[in-house]
Amino acid sequence: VVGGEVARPNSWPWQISLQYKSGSSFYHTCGGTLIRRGWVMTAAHCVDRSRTWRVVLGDHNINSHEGREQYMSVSRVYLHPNWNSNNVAGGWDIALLRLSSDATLNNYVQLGALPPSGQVLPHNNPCYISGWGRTQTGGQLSAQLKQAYLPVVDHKTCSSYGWWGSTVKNSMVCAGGGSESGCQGDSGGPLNCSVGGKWVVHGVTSFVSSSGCNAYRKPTVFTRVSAYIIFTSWRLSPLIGF
Ligand SMILES: C[C@H](NC(=O)[C@H](CCCC[NH3+])NC(=O)C(F)(F)F)C(=O)Nc1ccc(C(F)(F)F)cc1
Repeated sequence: VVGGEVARPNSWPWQISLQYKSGSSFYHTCGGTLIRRGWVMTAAHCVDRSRTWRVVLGDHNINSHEGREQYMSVSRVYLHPNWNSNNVAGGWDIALLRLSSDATLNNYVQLGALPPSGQVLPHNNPCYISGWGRTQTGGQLSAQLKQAYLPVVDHKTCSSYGWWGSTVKNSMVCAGGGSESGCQGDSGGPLNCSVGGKWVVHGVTSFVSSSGCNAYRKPTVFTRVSAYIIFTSWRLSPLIGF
């Protein structure tokens, strides 16, 4: 995350760190969102090479053990079948990770809320990106979880000339575009949007400009989660009269 600030610890309790094993250590490579006790949503581009993965829940400083973390191994990776690793502009940058055991939900680990199928947020809807990604273009990862205020940039603006043009599809959501942005290492993490007074995960961090993370009029681009939801979640049918 370029700009923004260090998040209050565990204030985004559905944020996970996706780490790969190299030698005897694990390294942060992407973010993700806990959406069920046994399931994590992330970006396909994070997991389209075969590695030994682990998911860390309840983390704040990824370089120290603070005692709130839960370390989960990944039993299976489900890449969207249409994902093309040579074409991030094509979309489909979404994947699910099946955890080998269920997470324990508590004050530090909670499920992220998903939007109803098809919901598109208005221009300037308040959202925050969260992640441990680079804090500057070409810089280092952040040890502590960061957040930045990235209001929605509607598709009409984001896909216009001078912005992203036709690189951005309707299955994506843009946010930011000023001096704050996502950056490498934030991939796969949530775009946390305020809708009706609640936080809803509307985006999966997908890409930024190859000429710099916080490039002018190149907002951070997210996979639009509501484009990949088939059924709007169960509603309590009014019990009276049914
Ligand atoms: C350096 C920059 N990296 C990224 O944007 C990577 C995703 C890379 C996927 C492809 N391997 N994502 C991030 O850095 C993220 F954290 F912001 F999500 C990049 O490659 N951006 C980029 C590449 C191609 C295109 C385009 F589709 F236009 F060809 C647009 C942006």
